[in-house]
Parts: sequence; C-alpha cells; structure tokens
Amino acid sequence: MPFKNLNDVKEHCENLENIAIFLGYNANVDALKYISSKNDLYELLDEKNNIGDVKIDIDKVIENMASYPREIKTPEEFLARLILAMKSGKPVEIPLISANLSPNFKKWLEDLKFNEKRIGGQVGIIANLLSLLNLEKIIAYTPLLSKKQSEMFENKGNHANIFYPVLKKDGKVSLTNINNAYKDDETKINRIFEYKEFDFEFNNEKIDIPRANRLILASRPENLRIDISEDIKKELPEMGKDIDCAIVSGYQSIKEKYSDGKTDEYYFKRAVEDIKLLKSKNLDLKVHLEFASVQNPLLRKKIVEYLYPVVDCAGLDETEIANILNSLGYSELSEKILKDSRIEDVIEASKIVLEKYDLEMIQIHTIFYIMFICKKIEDKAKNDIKIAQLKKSLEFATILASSKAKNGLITSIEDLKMGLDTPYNQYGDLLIDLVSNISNSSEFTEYNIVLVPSRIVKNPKSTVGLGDTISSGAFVSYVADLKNNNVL
Ligand SMILES: Nc1ncnc2c1ncn2[C@@H]1O[C@H](COP(=O)(O)O)[C@@H](O)[C@H]1O
Ligand SMILES: O=P(O)(O)OC[C@H]1O[C@](O)(COP(=O)(O)O)[C@@H](O)[C@@H]1O
Ligand SMILES: [Mg+2]
Repeated sequence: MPFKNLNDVKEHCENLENIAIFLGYNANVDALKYISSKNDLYELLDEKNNIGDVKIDIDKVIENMASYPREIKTPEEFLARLILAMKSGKPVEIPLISANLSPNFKKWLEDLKFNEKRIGGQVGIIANLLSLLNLEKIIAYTPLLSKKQSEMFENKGNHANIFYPVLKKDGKVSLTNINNAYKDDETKINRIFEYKEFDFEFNNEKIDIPRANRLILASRPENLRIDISEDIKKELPEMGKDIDCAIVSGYQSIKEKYSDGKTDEYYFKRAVEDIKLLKSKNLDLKVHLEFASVQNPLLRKKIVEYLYPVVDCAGLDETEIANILNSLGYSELSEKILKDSRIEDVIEASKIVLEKYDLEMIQIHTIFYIMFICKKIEDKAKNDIKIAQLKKSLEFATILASSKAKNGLITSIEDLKMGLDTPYNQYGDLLIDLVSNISNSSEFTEYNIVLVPSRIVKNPKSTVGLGDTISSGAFVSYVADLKNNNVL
C-alpha cells in the first residue's frame, strides 16, 4: 500500500508542485439537482405538480423509454432518459440544443429548482483540483469566460496558479490570473441530475437503482466554438515550451454544422493544430485527452480519428470505451461491455484502441477499478519500478475520487484523509487476480496492465466530476514521475 497515512499522500502531492499544465477547452457552471428519494423522483413525474405550468404526459414518458431519444426536446423525453439512466446506474450526458427545445421544456427547466451551483466542465473541475494541489502553473483555456465563470475558478494553492491567456493592447499575450481575465461572454450552464440508490415503481415495474450516479443535460450555446483565436494560437509553441503536460477535452461540444457554414471538420483540424503547436518546441510534452459522452456516433468517431493520433494518453469511463468501440465497428464487443461490464472485454477494447492509434497509455475508470494499460519497458528491473509508480498514481487517483464522492468537493489536501480512510470495494482482490491472469497471457506479454480497485463511497454526496478528478490526478502523477526521476 503506497499511502499508509495522510503524510504519505502529502509527500506525493509535493512531487506535483513543479508541474506546469495547459488545460483546454471546456468550463461551465453545473447546476445540481439532487434526487435523493423516490418522492423526489415522483415529484418530477407528478402530472399535477405543474413545474412551469407543464403537465407531464406519463404515457409519452413510457413511449419514449422504448424509443430512447438521443436528442431531448420535451420534458417527457427527458424523464424517459432519466428513468433509463437510473435503471442502469451508469453515467449519462445528453446535449441540449436550445433552439430545438419545445416551449414546454424551456418553461419546465426554467421553473425547476436546483440545489446548488458549482464549477463544471473538465477544465473547470481539473483547474480547481490542481490549484489546491499546488501545481506550479495551470493555464486554463476556455473560449467562454464570463465574470461569473471566472469567479468560480479558485486559486486555492499557496500561490495564485490558475492563468488565462489574455491578448493585450500591444498585441502581446499575457498569462493573467483567471479571476481577472473575464470577458463579456455568456455563462454556459449545464444541469446535473444526481440520483442516489433507492427503489421506485414506474409503469408497474419495480426499479432498483443499482448505483448513485448522474445525468448531465449539457448546454450547447450557439456561439460556443471549441477553438482558440489566432492571436493566442500563435503563442502556443512558446506556452508549450514552459509546460510539462496538457489535458484536452470538451470536443463533445463540436457540432456537425454551424449557422455560419463552418463544419465539425474545420474545428477538428484546428484542434489537431493546437496540440501540434503546443508540442512543436517541447518534444517531451505529454498530452492527455479526457473523453466524455458523445451521443452522435459520427462525431464520436471523428474525435477519436482526428485527435487520438496526436495525443499520448487517453482517459475514459467504461461506457465511453464501449461507445468508441461501437463507432469503430466493433459493435459486438461494445454491446458486451455495456451489458456485462466484464474486465476482460474492457481490456480487449483498450488494447484495440491503444494499438490502432499508437497511444502511450490508456486509463480506464469504472465503478469498481481504475486501470492503466501501456507498453512494457524491456529492462525488467526498470519495468518493475514503472509498475510501482503507475500503481501509486492510480492509488492517488482513487483517494482523490473517494474524498470528492464523500464530501462533494475537495477543499484542501487535508480532505484527502476521507478518501484514504475509505476501503477498497469488495471485488478488489478478485479484480487484481483477474488482471494478473490476463497480464500473464500470451496476448499481453508486451503490456503492463496496472489496476487499483476503487474506494466506493456508499452514499456519495455527488458523483459529477469524479472521472475528471481521477484522470487528472492519475495523469499529473504520471507526468511528475517522468519529470522527477526519469525511470518510466
Ligand atoms: N460512489 C463512488 N465512490 C467512489 N468513486 C466513485 C463513486 N462513483 C463513481 N466513482 C468513480 O468515478 C468514476 C466516474 O467517472 P465518469 O467519467 O464521471 O463517468 C467511476 O468510474 C468511479 O471510478
Ligand atoms: O460536455 P460539456 O458541456 O463540456 O460538459 C461536461 C460535463 O462533464 C463534467 O465535466 C463532469 O465530467 P465527469 O463526471 O465525467 O468527470 C461536468 O462538470 C460537465 O457538466
Ligand atoms: Mg468522465
């Protein structure tokens, strides 16, 4: 066990303090609605509750559960997807295109009471986490930065360490404290439905929610473009020189077509350029891509095909790897993962993706484990050290996740005691044995498969952002090992 007590965790955090990172592209405000009991759910379904003066048509909810709408335009479509999500206990994210919403759904959403607001989006969540872990420098880039949004970035380290690139009047770009860098932009608000484990009845069926989880209704503002303006873009090579790593994400917001005629291809090509520019003067720069749920299979495939070839590491959850496999034509394997969640299938899927795009490493997080898969180093002694380091990075990530699950937020390094005190889940030993058997099979002789069981919090305060927390914690620890002792 690499971390026996909080001091060991603190010591590990100190290794991260000389790391500088670039984060792009998505931050938003998450408005959270807690669904903690069947009564909270029945209230949403109640025909007479009239949220926004809207009468819910339960027959339509039932019809929509069968048709599984991928885009949501009405309250009944939303409630159908919510019940399906609760039935599965799996993470779900669905885009909301404001222009397409029915007037009823707009009124319903406006009238719905949310419990709290927090920073969201991969960039938002990761910037705040890495700030309190005292990283040297965090360049957090997001195209929209309203005043409200900029204030939600918390410079919590022992020095202000979250910066935003600002174009000055003299034409130079200056890295400015993000709290002072806001523009006249709109605030992007996502609605998060956090449900707990409980059972309920719907349409004469008893549904037992297997796991607390979240459904995200992700806004897609028309003027949000996943892009960096030319003035800032030209500075990327210099920025890249001064950082050790980057985490990119947010491509799930890219649309097939925009009102000005631009297309997804345009933005994907520019996104590839950004990564190449960041790496152009720093060949050691490591780039991690954090995946998210993408409902459109064509766009999902394009994210993978454009971007995986230019990044080093990929982070994703079990549903996301299954969906990628589906887009790449492996529908049978994808179905198996979605249905049975077998680790053997997840490992096979990861190997397919790792090899196809020549990635250095894949990190998968599921409810029961977090796992790295990467190529072995030939020298056995060095490889053993590498395995120990990778394991430590994953341990650190599970501690971060379970601290956040317990408390909703991580407010200081001291909070990590909560995660440290949470035991591994009950399948931990079994999973370690399974992975050890798979690692020893002839198919995996060239690979390290390193797994750490999750520390599941039974009644999590919230679950949104846990994946981002895990991925950034594991990746930054990996980069710190590369930088600080060069064994990997
Ligand atoms: N209740 C939980 N306790 C600890 N860790 C958890 C809990 N629920 C989820 N997790 C971890 O977070 C990721 C979620 O990743 P997403 O990218 O947000 O889907 C999950 O895989 C678990 O490892
Ligand atoms: O797709 P969008 O609109 O950028 O939003 C991403 C969403 O994913 C999150 O970043 C959370 O992701 P995870 O739960 O996978 O860590 C939310 O905070 C945010 O609402
Ligand atoms: Mg995620």
